[in-house]
Amino acid sequence: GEIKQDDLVNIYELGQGNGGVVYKVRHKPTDKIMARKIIYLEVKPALKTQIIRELKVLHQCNSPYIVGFYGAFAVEAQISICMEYMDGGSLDLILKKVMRIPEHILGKITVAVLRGLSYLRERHRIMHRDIKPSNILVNLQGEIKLCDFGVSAQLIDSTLHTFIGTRSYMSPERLEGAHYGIMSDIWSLGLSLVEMAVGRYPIPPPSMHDIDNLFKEDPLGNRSRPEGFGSYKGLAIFELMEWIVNEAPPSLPRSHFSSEFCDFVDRCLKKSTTERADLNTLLHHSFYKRYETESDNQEVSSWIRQACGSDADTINENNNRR
Ligand SMILES: Nc1ncnc2c1ncn2[C@@H]1O[C@H](COP(=O)(O)OP(=O)(O)OP(=O)(O)O)[C@@H](O)[C@H]1O
Ligand SMILES: NCCNc1nnc(-c2ccc(F)c(F)c2Nc2ccc(I)cc2F)o1
Ligand SMILES: [Mg+2]
Repeated sequence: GEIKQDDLVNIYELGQGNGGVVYKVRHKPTDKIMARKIIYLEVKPALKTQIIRELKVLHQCNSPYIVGFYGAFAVEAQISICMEYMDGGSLDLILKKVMRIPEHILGKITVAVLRGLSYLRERHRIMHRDIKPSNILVNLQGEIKLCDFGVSAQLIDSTLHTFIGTRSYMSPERLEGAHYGIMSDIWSLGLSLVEMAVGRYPIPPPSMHDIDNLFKEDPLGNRSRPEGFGSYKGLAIFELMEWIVNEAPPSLPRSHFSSEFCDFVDRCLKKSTTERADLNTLLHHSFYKRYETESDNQEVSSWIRQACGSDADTINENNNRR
């Protein structure tokens, strides 16, 4: 049945984005744990009804690579989207904890994102529009799923002016205001992979010196951050957009990554959409092929658990104990 606000009990806040906040909640009638995203929206009632109707399409979005959907409702100026709770969190949070994500895990992430994008395009004729580490979620079973994709045209339209949107994952053509489509998601995937591989937002591209610093394990082998890591002064958002449009795209250093991985991100980060690889080309790329065979999630599961630290085990024990 429909999810109603009064049936939800807040457990704690999972995080804030721009324009939204997400809570871990319990749905009393079913005792199910869910993630509840609240988006604040001052729109006419007719538009709210349209948004809720369009969000119901999420009931048909069923794929191992797409976060599950339980229901959506509107109360006053809030749109609530109740979805599957992913107990490993999003990749931006994981990245903060582990500094860098190893290539073999990024291979599994690539398989999941490409399969999720293919599913959305083949079965629902939509692109994602907001591929970035915070919209790729994982759980302790080792599953990797996409969320926050533009399933409702009216919700996209109603939030265009409010959500500044993290324009920093947007493709050059989208930043220039040109027409854009699935190829823009491919750029965002490429940029996200470089960020997760190197351990920092890759524009302006890290120099070889920066790379050596980022990869220098200190003699004790513990993962303390190199000096100056946290204090990296990013460019202002406009300078960033200018850089993306005018300068050469970032790439991976061949000194630390396989040639297949380097080539894969180079094909995603072509500034011209005619040169950029499309979804089908990437589904035949050797980097994707290397990881698409492994079916079990065990490798990712154990990596996520160690990344979340021992608390992951306690989380799971607690869940099992409940
Ligand atoms: N289904 C979910 N399960 C677990 N955690 C989630 C879920 N959805 C979102 N989160 C967490 O909530 C945080 C906030 O999500 P939200 O989508 O509002 O912002 P964002 O993606 O980080 O940034 P932006 O608002 O710019 O898109 C995310 O960083 C993520 O860690
Ligand atoms: N801090 C908020 C910033 N960004 C954002 N978060 N969710 C969306 C979103 C946009 C359009 C749309 F149609 C959705 F269904 C959206 N949400 C959505 C889509 C699929 C699932 I599964 C879950 C969702 F919340 O935009
Ligand atoms: Mg998000």
